[in-house]
Amino acid sequence: MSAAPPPPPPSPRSEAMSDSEEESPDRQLKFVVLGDGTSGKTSLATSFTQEAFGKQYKQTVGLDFFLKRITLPGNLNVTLQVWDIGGQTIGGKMLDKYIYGAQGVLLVYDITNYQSFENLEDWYNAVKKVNEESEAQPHVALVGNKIDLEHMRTVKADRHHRFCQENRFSSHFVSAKTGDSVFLCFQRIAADILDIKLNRAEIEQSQRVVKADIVNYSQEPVTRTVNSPRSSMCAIQ
Ligand SMILES: Nc1nc2c(ncn2[C@@H]2O[C@H](COP(=O)(O)OP(=O)(O)OP(=O)(O)O)[C@@H](O)[C@H]2O)c(=O)[nH]1
Repeated sequence: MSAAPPPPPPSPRSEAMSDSEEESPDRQLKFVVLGDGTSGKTSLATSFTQEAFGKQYKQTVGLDFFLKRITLPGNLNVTLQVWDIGGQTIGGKMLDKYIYGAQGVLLVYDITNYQSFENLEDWYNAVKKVNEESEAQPHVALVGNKIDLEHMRTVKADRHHRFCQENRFSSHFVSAKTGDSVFLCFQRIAADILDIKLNRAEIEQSQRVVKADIVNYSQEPVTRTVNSPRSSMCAIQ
């Protein structure tokens, strides 16, 4: 005679939460990342979604997609669809279609490349054109990237802030390379779209510790080369 089968284990879901606590379905938001080639759009998207950075430049042809689920205050799960648009698509036929329906627009420039900042006017015009007739306007964020290269900055912070004020953009400075303020940038935009206030503690928590490369300088003593005097007349006795 065979033994009675054991009762099935309780499902982890019913154990973890009661009916009243059931998670609501994720909110979905579409973000488009726009800006000149090499401003760091792909790096920003991968830094946010994969916490990775590649030094090697690989041009985005057309577009790339990334997904990341974040949790906002109040246990609100939000899936961000990040559309990384290639810098070469400006003026192309497909750009309008990529921008269409985005709730968040990141206008990205490289703080060491003034042209990439100036050209954002054209990118923003494309956004305005697509949304000309729609009632709901996207949240537009101005993102100065590569702040790890502060010493090479050519776009003054004043210019950045003025552009924000003139157009009611939110303002962000990030480094896709170190990860500095990257998560915070996406989190702030999502919270704003969903009308959620982030408090100071939540903002501080999102500011990731910046990773710096440790340079391993050679420990060998520096050997000084002393030039022999050209003329014995100049020799110090
Ligand atoms: N130092 C530094 N370099 C960065 C940063 N972000 C990106 N880069 C470098 O800048 C170059 C271009 O980065 P991408 O992310 O490919 O630029 P993109 O805007 O996606 O370029 P397109 O695909 O042509 O539109 C790469 O060599 C990156 O490693 C950053 O925050 N700091």
